[in-house]
Amino acid sequence: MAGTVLDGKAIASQIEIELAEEVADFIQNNGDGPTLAAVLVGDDPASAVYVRNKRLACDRVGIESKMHRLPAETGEEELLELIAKLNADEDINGILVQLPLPPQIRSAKILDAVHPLKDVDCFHPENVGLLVQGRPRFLPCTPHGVLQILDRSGISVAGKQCVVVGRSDIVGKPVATLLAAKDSPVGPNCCNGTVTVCHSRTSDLAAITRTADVLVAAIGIPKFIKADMVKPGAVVIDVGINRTETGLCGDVDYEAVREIASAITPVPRGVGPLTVVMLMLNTLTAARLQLT
Ligand SMILES: Nc1nc2c(c(=O)[nH]1)N[C@@H](CN(C=O)c1ccc(C(=O)N[C@@H](CCC(=O)O)C(=O)O)cc1)CN2
Repeated sequence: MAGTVLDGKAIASQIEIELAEEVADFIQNNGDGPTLAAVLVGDDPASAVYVRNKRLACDRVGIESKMHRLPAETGEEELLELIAKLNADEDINGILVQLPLPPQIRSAKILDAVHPLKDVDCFHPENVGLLVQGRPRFLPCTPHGVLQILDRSGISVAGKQCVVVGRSDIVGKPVATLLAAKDSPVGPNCCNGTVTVCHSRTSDLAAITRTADVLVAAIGIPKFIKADMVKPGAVVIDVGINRTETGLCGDVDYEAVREIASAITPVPRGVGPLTVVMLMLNTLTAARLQLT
């Protein structure tokens, strides 16, 4: 029997409802609501869609958003000046710098310049350090989305073999950290996994992925995970978003893998929508942190 489809869109909508109530309470108690500054540099159409979706989500949960759109030829210094202005602006609680940035701009230089208390993507080294030490200030959006899907679907990773395919700073490394952690702000079922990280240089990768009770695919290669790389009954979380000639697909060969997995996230409507709602949660967290 084909595995259960884990509907990320429905889970994200539910979290949005919960969050809208929390934002309304925050506004009632503090007057001003949380505010997110969105910074988009260049003309990448996908990035423009993601930022638009984030601003629409802000509207739905009651967070104010302010847009800063800069041309593709923007230099590093100009962008750093904008970040400094947003850091100093008391009306801004969170700063989102949409990635990727144009090639003339070093992403690390920009992300390091965002004030750690306004770092709602959890990309700043201080926040990554806190996460690794098991005392997170923010949870990174996509990895947090993965945990929420597992938790709200009643899937436990505790004591299970978890394999993460991919070692990016945005997904692979932080999701592995969270799954292996001793405890989790999301819940006791989302931590204490036995985690293996695989990547493009891993030898006999399929032999390792076949050991996974929970397999997280985040390697950025369309349909990379085939059915013969998956243990029957495994839970498969697909974090890939790939635009191909035949349309949008994930890093998992969905139709074939669904036949042997016990549960699987689709693309679209899987992890992606959770990324957006977790950014909303981090913006509220940032506003709370800035009250003191
Ligand atoms: N500053 C950041 N930049 C980027 C991040 C990030 O978390 N912070 N992640 C990705 C892009 N991203 C959010 O920014 C993102 C990607 C996909 C989705 C999503 O909902 N996808 C839909 C499909 C929509 C489509 O592309 O047609 C889905 O999976 O259902 C949301 C956010 C890189 N940059």
